[in-house]
Amino acid sequence: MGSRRHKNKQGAPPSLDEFQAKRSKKSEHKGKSRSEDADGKKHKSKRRAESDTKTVSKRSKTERVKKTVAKEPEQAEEEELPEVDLEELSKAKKTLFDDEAEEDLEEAGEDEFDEDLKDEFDLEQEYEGEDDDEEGERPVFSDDEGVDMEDLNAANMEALSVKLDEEQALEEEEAEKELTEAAQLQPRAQILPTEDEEEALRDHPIDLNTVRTRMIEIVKVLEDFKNLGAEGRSRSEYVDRLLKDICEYFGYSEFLAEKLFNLFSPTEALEFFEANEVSRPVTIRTNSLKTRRRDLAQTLVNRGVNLKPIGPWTKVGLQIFESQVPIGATPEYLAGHYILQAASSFLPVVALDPHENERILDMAAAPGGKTTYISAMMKNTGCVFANDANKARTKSLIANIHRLGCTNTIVCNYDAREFPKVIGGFDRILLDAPCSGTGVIAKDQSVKVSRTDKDFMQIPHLQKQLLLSAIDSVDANSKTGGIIVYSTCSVAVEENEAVVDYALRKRPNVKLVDAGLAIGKEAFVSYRGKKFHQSVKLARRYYPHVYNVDGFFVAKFQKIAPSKHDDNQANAREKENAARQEALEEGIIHDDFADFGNEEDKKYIEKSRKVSLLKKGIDPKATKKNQGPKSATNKSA
Ligand SMILES: C[S@@+](CC[C@H](N)C(=O)[O-])C[C@H]1O[C@@H](n2cnc3c(N)ncnc32)[C@H](O)[C@@H]1O
Repeated sequence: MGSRRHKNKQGAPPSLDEFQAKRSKKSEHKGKSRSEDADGKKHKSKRRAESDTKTVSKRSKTERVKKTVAKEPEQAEEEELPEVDLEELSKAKKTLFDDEAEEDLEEAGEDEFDEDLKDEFDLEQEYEGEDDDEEGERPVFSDDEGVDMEDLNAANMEALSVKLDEEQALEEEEAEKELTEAAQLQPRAQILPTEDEEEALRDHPIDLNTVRTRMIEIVKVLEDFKNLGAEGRSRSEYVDRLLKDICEYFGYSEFLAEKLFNLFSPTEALEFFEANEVSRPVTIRTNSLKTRRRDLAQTLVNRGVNLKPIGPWTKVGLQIFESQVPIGATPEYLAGHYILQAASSFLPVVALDPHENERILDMAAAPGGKTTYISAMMKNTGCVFANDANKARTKSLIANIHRLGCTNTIVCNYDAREFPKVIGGFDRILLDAPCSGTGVIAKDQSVKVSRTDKDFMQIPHLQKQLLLSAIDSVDANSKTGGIIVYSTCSVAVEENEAVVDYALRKRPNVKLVDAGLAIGKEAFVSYRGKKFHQSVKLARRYYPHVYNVDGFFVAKFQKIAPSKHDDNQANAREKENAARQEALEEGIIHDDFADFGNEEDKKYIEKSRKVSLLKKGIDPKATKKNQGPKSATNKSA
C-alpha cells in the first residue's frame, strides 16, 4: 500500500456468486485466525510514539502515509497480532475484486488479451440461463477415517455413516469448547488508556500506528465483549475510545463518525471507514445508441486501454484498469460512445427499467449520467424529461445529452417539488435525489467534516417532498409503467429507509416492489428503535467495502391507484405540448450549444424506425401516418 488513501485499480464489483464465495472464504479465514489466537498468541501492549509534533487532523496526507509505510520492526510485529488486520483486510478486498483477472490481462500479450476479451464478450451474450455443469468434488471414504472398505456392505453402511456423523459432531463440539476455554484464559488486554494516560496523551502528539493498532484491538474486544472486555470497563468506554480514534485516524467529525459507525457491526464499520480511503474503480458505460460494448472495448484496447466488463449484472459497463490515453478525451469519448460513470449509478436506471415509447421524468437529472442511460435504454424513442433545479448544472446535462446523441430528451429547470403541477402522468419517474453524499466519501473527503445534524434533518425533508411529488406525477394507469425509483448516494437511514417509509405512509396508493437488482443488501426494516414498513426490505443498500462501488440506496415503487394529490391527467398532455411549443418559439437551448441538426437526424430516425418495425414484422409504410406526438423533437425546454 503506497498510501492510506490509494488508487484502487483492481476492484471490479463482483457478481453475487463471486461475492458470496469470497465472503464465505473470509469467514473460514476468520475461524482459522481465531483458533490460532486461542493457541496462545499473546497481545503486545501498545506503544505511544513520542517523536511526532503535530496532531493527526493537522497532519498532511503524505506524512500520514510515510508513518504508515515506514514501520519499525516492533510496530510491524504489533500489526500481526490483531485478529482484524487492516492490511489483510485490504488485501482480501483486492482479491475480492478479481485480482487474478487483472494479472492475467497484464501478463497476456495483446493478442492473447483480445482473445480473452472476445471470449468474455461471447460469454456475455450467452450467460443467461447457462448452468455450470462441472461436477463438484465427491466425498470419498479414506483409510484415515478408520473404516475398512472391505468391511463396508449394505447392511452396515447406515450404521457406519451414523457413527461417523456422531464422531464428527463430537469433534466439532470439543473444538468449540476448547476455543471458548482458551479465549476465557486469555489475559484481558488493557487496551483502553487509563485516565492518567489519557491526560498524558492530550499533551502528546498522536501516533497513527498506535491509534490504528488500538482501533483494531478495540474492534476485536467489541466483537466478543463478554470474554475480552477488561474488568471494570464498560462497552461504551470502548466505543467512545474507538470513535475518537476513528476521528483522529480517518479525519471525521465526531458527529459523522458516530452516525456511520452505528450502521454496522464494529468490524464492518472499520472496513467501511477503510474503504472510504480508497478510490473506487474507474468505470465507463457504453452508449448503446452509438456503439456496442464489444466494439468499444476493442477500440479502446487498441488505444492502450486495459479494461474488462464490470460483471454479469451489466451489459454496458466496462472497468478501466490502466490507460495510456486520458479516458475522458479519446475520440470515442468525444463522439459519445461512452460516458464515465460510477458502477453504482447504473443501478437506479436498471431498477427503473425504461421501456421504449414511454414518457419518463428524471426529476434531478444533472449532469445527466442517468438521463442518457434512460434515453439509450429507450432507444431514443418516447420522451425523457430531464429536470434539474440548478440552472448552471443543466449546462453539463445538455452537453452530455448532445454528446451521447440522445434525441428523445427535453431539459427543464424546475424545482421538482413543483411537479406534477408542471406536468404529470408519466409512465416512470426516477428521483435520484440530492443527498448528503455519505456514500461517496472516497470521492469527496470534505463530507467527513462538513455534514452536520442540521443536514440530516433538512436534506431528508427535501427528499420526502420530492418523493411525494414523484409519486403524484406518475400515471397509476400507465399500461407499461406506473413506476417510481428513488435513489441516493448516501448510506444514512434518515435519507433512505426513513424517506421511503414516510412515502408509504403518506401515499397508500404506492407499494414497494423488488428492484430486480442482482446485487445489494436488504434495506433496514428497523433501526435504533425505529420500525419501518416490512416491505422496506425490498429496497437495496450498496456499500464500498462490500461491493467496491459507491455507497448507494435504491427503492422501487409501483403506483397502484391514482390519488387526490395527482394532477389532472387529461391536462398533462396539453401542458407538455404547450411547453414544447414555447421551447420551439424561444429556441432556448440554441444559445450555447450546437443544433442537433434536426433535418440531418430525421433520415436516421426514420431509418431506425423502419428497421425496428420490420424486425417486428410490421410494414413501416402502413404505420407512418399513425406516428404519435411522442416522437422526438430534439428540443430542450
Ligand atoms: C445526485 S444529483 C443527480 C445526479 C444525476 N441524476 C446523474 O445521474 O447525473 C442531485 C441533483 O439534484 C438537483 N436538485 C437539488 N434540489 C432539487 C430540486 N428541488 N428539484 C430538482 N432538482 C434538484 C441538484 O442540482 C443535483 O443536480
